Amino acid sequence: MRPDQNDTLLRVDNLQLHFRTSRGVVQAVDGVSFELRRNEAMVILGESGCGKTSLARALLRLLPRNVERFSGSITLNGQELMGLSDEEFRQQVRWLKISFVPQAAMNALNPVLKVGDQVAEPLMEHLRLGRQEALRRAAEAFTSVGVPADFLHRYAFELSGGMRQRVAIAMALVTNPDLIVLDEPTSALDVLTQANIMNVLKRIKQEYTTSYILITHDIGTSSELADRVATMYAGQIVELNDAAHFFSRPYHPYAQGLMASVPRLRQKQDPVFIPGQPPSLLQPPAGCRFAARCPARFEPCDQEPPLYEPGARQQVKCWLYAEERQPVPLYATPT
Ligand SMILES: Nc1ncnc2c1ncn2[C@@H]1O[C@H](COP(=O)(O)OP(=O)(O)OP(=O)(O)O)[C@@H](O)[C@H]1O
Repeated sequence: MRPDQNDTLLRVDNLQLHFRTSRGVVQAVDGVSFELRRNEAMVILGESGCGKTSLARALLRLLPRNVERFSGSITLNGQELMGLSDEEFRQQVRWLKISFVPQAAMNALNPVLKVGDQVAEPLMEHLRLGRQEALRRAAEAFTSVGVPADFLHRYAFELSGGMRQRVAIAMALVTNPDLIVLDEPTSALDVLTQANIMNVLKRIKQEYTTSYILITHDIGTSSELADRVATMYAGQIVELNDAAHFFSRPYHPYAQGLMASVPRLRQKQDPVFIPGQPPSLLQPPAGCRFAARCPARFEPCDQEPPLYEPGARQQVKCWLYAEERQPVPLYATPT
């Protein structure tokens, strides 16, 4: 039976992840809140360095040693995860309930272990399955991501990049987790293989009740999978929207700039590029963090904007929407 679509799986509230460095504290994730329903795919978009990977690592609690602050609330199926000790989190949550396909996962496979054994490992370690049963389940996971089952007995170097990436996805899928977080799953692959991997993810989404968080720079490919889109800028989510609205008429000036920067086949005008750079996360500006680059900047932007809710399940962190309920178009619509 398909799950209730209104069923909230994950709720993140005021999540902060700050790092200590010799130059000061980097506020990589700074007050992020969102909800994800069961079987929903949320894409996280944003420029390099805006905190996407740090957000993923915070959800998986894969934290470096130089954490200055890790706070807020993360509930999964109603259970507060922040209250768990690291050991409890490792035993009860990571891989079993939330699994991860890290950046360049295909290069992270162990070169001296057969890929089948690597995919079977989380089952033996976390579910205490015997090797034969774990390998049987690994073979099933291989089939669902389009890797022939006899590849179980191969080593990573014997597989193409696309096949290795599928193996990394099989590893995340094999424990049948509630949520899979994928960080740039197609970034190092050629376009055809990228499309194949996206098709695998779409098919898995139809067949399983898994939810996804997909981190990407690739707006085009992500549009095929996304139900929701979160746009991150300088450590914060500046827009949360459902995919259909986001890809046709985004709200936030930064989100509009990102969309206008995507080259289109029959577009007459040049794609837009957003001048300037994101601010340093060592001392982000006090007001709107996008203000210095924003074509719609006006007086209130010196103050931090609140999150406005122009529609159901829509949030935008921009003063333009203090009264406005419709997206205020700032760039020419591509024709
Ligand atoms: N362990 C760390 N110590 C100090 N600073 C860090 C650490 N990890 C990340 N950062 C900093 O945190 C900020 C956010 O980085 P993050 O990798 O999360 O961004 P991103 O949006 O995922 O970028 P990309 O798309 O390039 O992967 C950056 O300024 C980065 O330099």
